[in-house]
Amino acid sequence: MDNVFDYEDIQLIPAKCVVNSRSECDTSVKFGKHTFKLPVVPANMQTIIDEKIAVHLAENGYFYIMHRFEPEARISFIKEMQAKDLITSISVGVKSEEYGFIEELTSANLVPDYITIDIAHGHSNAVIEMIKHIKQHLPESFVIAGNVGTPEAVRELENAGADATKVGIGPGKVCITKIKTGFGTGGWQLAALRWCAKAASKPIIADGGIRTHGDIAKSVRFGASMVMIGSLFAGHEESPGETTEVDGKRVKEYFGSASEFQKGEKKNVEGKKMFVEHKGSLQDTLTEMEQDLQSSISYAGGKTLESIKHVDYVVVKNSIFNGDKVY
Ligand SMILES: NC(=O)C1=CN([C@@H]2O[C@H](COP(=O)(O)OP(=O)(O)OC[C@H]3O[C@@H](n4cnc5c(N)ncnc54)[C@H](OP(=O)(O)O)[C@@H]3O)[C@@H](O)[C@H]2O)C=CC1
Ligand SMILES: Nc1nc2c(ncn2[C@@H]2O[C@H](COP(=O)(O)O)[C@@H](O)[C@H]2O)c(=O)[nH]1
Repeated sequence: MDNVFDYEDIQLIPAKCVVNSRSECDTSVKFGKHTFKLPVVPANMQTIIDEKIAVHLAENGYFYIMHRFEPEARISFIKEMQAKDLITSISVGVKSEEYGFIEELTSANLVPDYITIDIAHGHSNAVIEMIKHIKQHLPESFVIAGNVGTPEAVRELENAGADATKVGIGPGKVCITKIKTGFGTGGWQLAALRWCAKAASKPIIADGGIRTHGDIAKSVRFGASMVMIGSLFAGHEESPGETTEVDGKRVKEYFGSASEFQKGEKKNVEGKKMFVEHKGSLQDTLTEMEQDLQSSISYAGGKTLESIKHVDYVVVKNSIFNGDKVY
């Protein structure tokens, strides 16, 4: 694999504008049986999403994936979402009790619309067996499997029955996999996405490493149907997690799903905890993301997300930001 690059190394090249206002640009995406307002999903992490946020997202036309770190709450969560006629989207692991959980859902006739298999190293027999188990017991559920970082992995999980695969091992803001193990797509996540997308015959979710709203357009350009984001969604008024003050500034915690804080023990730790600046309302960020993506579509010379997929780009190695920040 040569010619590697990451988000900050790429600039997309503008094409002639065909709209009179950015409001004419449509950021919606069909993913599975449903259409969502944005090709963006907040990470299925405990400091990013909870039941209240899931309801807000689902009620307002955004995709969501509930985390799996309160396993006993999942059945009541599905029932509550179904009672409100909202999309149901949960996560599972691969340990033996998760097999029983899937069978329990079948017996109770609770069929989630989306099930995400959320594992660090998704290119494994454990994930392949779980995909098959879900497809056998809940064939109507749309299965997202991950995480992976190679075309071989994408193909194997698709062949096992996955409806979408999630790409990204180690690019996350609170990830220490790359440091602790020496492996992953950290530092070349965008090139890994392109590599995987070329092999994929089903949708891909780009997961981790998004640092600016422009990175969403870049992900779409390089093959993502959906983009999973943690750190940019951390620290909002509604975000789960502790709020404290550091040097007179309000900050909120954001920790990795494989951190000691999540696991409650210091075993196979591959994540850390950090504090992010308090950001205000989650809906304001979603609205800003939509406006920025509408603008991206206009620069791509189109009216829909599809136009971004075909724009030219240049590789400007590590130089485009020159230390610039939005704020
Ligand atoms: N996207 C990313 O880069 C990463 C994400 N994470 C997140 O952290 C959370 C915990 O992940 P994970 O540890 O997989 O989940 P679990 O702790 O639920 O582990 C799942 C199972 O897979 C086994 N396992 C975990 N890692 C490996 C490995 N490298 N090789 C072989 N077997 C393995 C575990 O056994 P045992 O523990 O005994 O090995 C366990 O049986 C998830 O939410 C995941 O998304 C974690 C790291 C990287
Ligand atoms: N290596 C680890 N990766 C983790 C951990 N917890 C979550 N994640 C991954 O990060 C992304 C979010 O990335 P961000 O750059 O947007 O903040 C998330 O979706 C997971 O795939 C972890 O403990 N270790």
